[in-house]
Amino acid sequence: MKLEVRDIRKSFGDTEVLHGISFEVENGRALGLLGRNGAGKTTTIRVLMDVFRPNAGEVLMDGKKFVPKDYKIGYLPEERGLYPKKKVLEQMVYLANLRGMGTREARRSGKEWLERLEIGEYADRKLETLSKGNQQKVQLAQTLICNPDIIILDEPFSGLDPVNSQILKDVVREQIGLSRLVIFSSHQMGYVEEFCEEIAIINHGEIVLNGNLKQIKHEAGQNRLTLSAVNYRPEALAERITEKFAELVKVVQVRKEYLILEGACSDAKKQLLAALSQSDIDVAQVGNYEPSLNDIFVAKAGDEA
Ligand SMILES: Nc1ncnc2c1ncn2[C@@H]1O[C@H](COP(=O)(O)OP(=O)(O)OP(=O)(O)O)[C@@H](O)[C@H]1O
Repeated sequence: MKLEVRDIRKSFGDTEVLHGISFEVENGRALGLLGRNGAGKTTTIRVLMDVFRPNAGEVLMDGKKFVPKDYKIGYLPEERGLYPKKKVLEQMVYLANLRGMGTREARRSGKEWLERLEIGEYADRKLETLSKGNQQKVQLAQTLICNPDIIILDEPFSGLDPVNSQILKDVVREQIGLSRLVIFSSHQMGYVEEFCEEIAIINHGEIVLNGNLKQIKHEAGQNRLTLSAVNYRPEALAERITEKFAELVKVVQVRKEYLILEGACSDAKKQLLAALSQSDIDVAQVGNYEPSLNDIFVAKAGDEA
């Protein structure tokens, strides 16, 4: 299965909020849709799910128009739509029935997911009596109850503590291993970094970066090094490096413990090491720089996530 989002544009009134969004994702992979608040993640997902009609562009599955109702989809919407006054398992079965699942199978699968998410004991409690995090887990169980081939999760980690986030991470990883097609939106880089092979960063309704995360990191880190010294704090080291080796490297960033440098040529690292050994700089650490997803996000979307 290959899902392609092609040049989607969406306006509300006179305001265009998506300005030509394109990306693709295949089964057995997870795509992390990243962006700051208001960037357009939820709107993109709603277009994908046919909740909103785009003003232009198309969504294709294996080259043909994607019709969500023709697939088994587990969709966790941003606005969580369960009934607070109804019992947990009862409403899960009811909602699964609406999606065409038989009662017996829905009860079995529902119970299994509640157990798996460690909330089996709440099956017969009214939803509103559960904590926010546990309600979120019920919603997740509901998303997965029909054994979906496509899983679309809008901010699935919101409201979950670290232990529950870990449970969700394990579940998502398992679903990727089962060859499901997974898309989820988030502004929490750590989660995305852990299990997404592909990312798409949306900023102000435009894709500013899309592709394989490993490759993106490799390219962003190319020709960059980290350097720290025993006898210079990073600020002083930055000055010294600029003073002595400006033709070889440029100081890109001064971090708390080290500098990030960019080489002027492909063997800058080698030349720098040789030059440093002849200088008064006592090197503590030198290495290849690999940016974190957060670094990449900040560089592309302009602010801390
Ligand atoms: N139904 C709507 N009517 C009018 N404007 C809307 C509607 N839905 C979204 N928008 C606008 O579209 C833009 C993108 O919103 P969207 O919810 O897609 O962002 P997001 O990336 O999901 O943000 P967040 O991380 O805060 O959920 C925002 O400027 C928002 O105000």
